Amino acid sequence: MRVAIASDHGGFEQKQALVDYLTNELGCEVSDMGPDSDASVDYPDFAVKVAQAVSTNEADRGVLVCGTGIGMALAADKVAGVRASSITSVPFAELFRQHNNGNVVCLSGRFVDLDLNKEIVKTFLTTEFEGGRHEARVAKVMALD
Ligand SMILES: O=C(CO)[C@H](O)[C@H](O)[C@H](O)COP(=O)(O)O
Repeated sequence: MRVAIASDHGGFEQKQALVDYLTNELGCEVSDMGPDSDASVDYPDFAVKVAQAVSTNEADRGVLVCGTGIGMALAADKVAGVRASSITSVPFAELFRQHNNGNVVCLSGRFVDLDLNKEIVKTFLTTEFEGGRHEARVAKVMALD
């Protein structure tokens, strides 16, 4: 699976660890879209890179990490074709895929520990969309783009 990932300074340390996890433990083809240091940056500048990679099908899924995950989700979800959400638990990661066909997961680097974020990412990448009754609902969401 092709995964695009980025962060701001609040998520930089976990982003670095998640690049390694995605590459070496989950076997993903990872595009690290920055930043390259923990210097202060503005999260929309990095959210849009990952969102556009997913929107243009350069990546199958996106992972974003900021302090809370909230700002990244707000920004990424503005890009057409993107279904982004802040996710802080494994059950929500599962439902985000099963019901919402989410394609960009936004993580908290300050309030959720790395081990839980790894489990969230793994669940996000391995859970299928259920379709069925959720198809029309997701289509109605996408019609709002
Ligand atoms: O976007 C966010 C909140 O929705 C992120 O948590 C940011 O990382 C945070 O706002 C950055 O805050 P800082 O005080 O500039 O480090």
